[in-house]
Amino acid sequence: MIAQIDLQNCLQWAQDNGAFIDPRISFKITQDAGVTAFVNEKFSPRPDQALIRIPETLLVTSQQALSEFPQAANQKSLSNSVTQLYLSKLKFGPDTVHLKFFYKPYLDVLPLNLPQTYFWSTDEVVNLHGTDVYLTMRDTLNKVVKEWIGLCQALSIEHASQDKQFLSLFRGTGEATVVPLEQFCTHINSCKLDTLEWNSFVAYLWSYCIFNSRAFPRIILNKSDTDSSNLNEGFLYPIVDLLNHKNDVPVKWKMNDQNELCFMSQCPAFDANEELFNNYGDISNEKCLLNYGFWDSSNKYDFSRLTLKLPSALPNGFPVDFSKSGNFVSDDGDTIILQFNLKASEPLPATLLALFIYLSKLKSEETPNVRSALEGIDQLTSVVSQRLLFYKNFKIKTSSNQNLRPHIIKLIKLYYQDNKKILNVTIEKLSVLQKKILNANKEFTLSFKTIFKNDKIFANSLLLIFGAINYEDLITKDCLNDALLLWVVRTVNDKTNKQDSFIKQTFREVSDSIVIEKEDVMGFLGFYKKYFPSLSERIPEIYNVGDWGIRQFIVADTAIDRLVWIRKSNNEPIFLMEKAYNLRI
Ligand SMILES: C[S@@+](CC[C@H](N)C(=O)[O-])C[C@H]1O[C@@H](n2cnc3c(N)ncnc32)[C@H](O)[C@@H]1O
Repeated sequence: MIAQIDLQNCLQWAQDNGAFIDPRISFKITQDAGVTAFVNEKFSPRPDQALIRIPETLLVTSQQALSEFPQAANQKSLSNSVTQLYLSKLKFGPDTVHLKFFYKPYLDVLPLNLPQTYFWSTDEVVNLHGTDVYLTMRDTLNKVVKEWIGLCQALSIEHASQDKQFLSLFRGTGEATVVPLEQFCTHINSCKLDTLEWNSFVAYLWSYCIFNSRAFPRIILNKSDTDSSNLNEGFLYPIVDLLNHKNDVPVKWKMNDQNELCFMSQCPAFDANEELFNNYGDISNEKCLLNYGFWDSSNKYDFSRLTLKLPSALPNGFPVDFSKSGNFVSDDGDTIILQFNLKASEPLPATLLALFIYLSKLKSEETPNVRSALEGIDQLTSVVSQRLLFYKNFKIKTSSNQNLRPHIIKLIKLYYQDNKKILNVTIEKLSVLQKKILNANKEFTLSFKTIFKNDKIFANSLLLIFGAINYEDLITKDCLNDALLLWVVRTVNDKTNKQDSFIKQTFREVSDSIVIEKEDVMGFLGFYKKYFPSLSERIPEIYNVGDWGIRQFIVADTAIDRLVWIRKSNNEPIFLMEKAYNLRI
């Protein structure tokens, strides 16, 4: 925690060097969010009224970094990493570092102990195993260490002695090598922050996290030399970087004619003691946790991520181009990895739903239909439920050293709890949608349970064949599928009912187009011999009326694939008329 005196010194330093801080704002140190700004009295700022003005000379930019590292001048692409290295040198380096003395009051308010997950203990990080945050941390640390190694090499900077053993993990390894997160944690935890060498990896990681949580984009400086090569460049903005974040809070940052960078709140009014927030961008909780080390359960920009690994060829022909939709992660030729953010505000993304419906389409179907929609919803429900189970089964893992801080346990629990909440809503939405589709198609559906109830003669035959007294017996005796095949053939053989049902129609279409191979016949021989010719002799009133040849069953099987959807909750087969379903994407 920052000391009150350091905070006062920093505010004084800024004002002594020409900064303006509206006297109606005061800064306090709080338990939950560190330095926090409050409005002292009720007031309504004008939208163009700067509450804080900071002269350009107080900003920490790549320009100062280049004065310290002139050898980086020709390497524009390194600009943020050079500024980060400069910050490491300012904070942890000798007094001779360019402007170190000048910036000291500011450097003293930059917290040494950071709340970001990268600085959690190994025991704490273990509790994120299997989460997206864990993978992002691992990948970010691998990226940052490579960036730092490359930077030191480019600027001919020797690595710190405290990194010798750690660096041996990377010696001779290629770009693609991924060092496990545990190895990073062990090293980071082994370094004492107050005795860091400025040219150590952990000092650079500290700067990276400070930059990530406090830097502002260069574009707001309104410089004429801002171009695509330095668009992502950031700089530190003392005093304004003491403001905490809140999504949706309207703010403005603007350079004025006196070269002062101004902070303007666009809130119409403040009450006394209200917190004065900045807006770091409308960010999800995952980003809050990784980049800033906090969590907001009421965050409407929160999401739970679903990662899918599919055979590359599968989404072929799908009307959304994943390379442009923002879902694409990778494609190695065999498998494609896609990611979908299930947002608190949109727990069931239209593209995700459409993808599952599309994937549930049969090869013979050109466009999705009601059956593939219901099936796709089932498949997606099952994938989301699996992920939900991961979050539900989570229990805090403790270890013998109990290196778990209570506020971190609280963050971890919130992470699991809020992911669970979103996924539960997604599952609920899927269930409601499925019911809605079924309801809207009521007149085009026929459940096998109803068939069993209404077709008494057929139901009686199932008692003789399988010993099934009621419909549920068909499930427990595992003969539902055989019963379905027998009923479809019975239906097409039934000439007493003049009405041409959708089942008969589909059967006829399949029969007219199907090419039956020898293997198809062989595949059905076992089934056929089990029932025929004996059924024709035992129950001739059904099984000796019309055509009961093996071909009929092969056709019936394909027709069932096209028409039947099995309701997950009770395993009930439902015949659905083939009707197009609009994907709505
Ligand atoms: C730009 S700094 C803001 C000043 C910071 N409070 C300090 O003590 O220096 C960003 C850090 O402030 C804290 N922070 C910002 N917004 C917060 C919020 N809404 N809730 C909790 N902590 C917050 C986090 O620790 C974050 O990493």
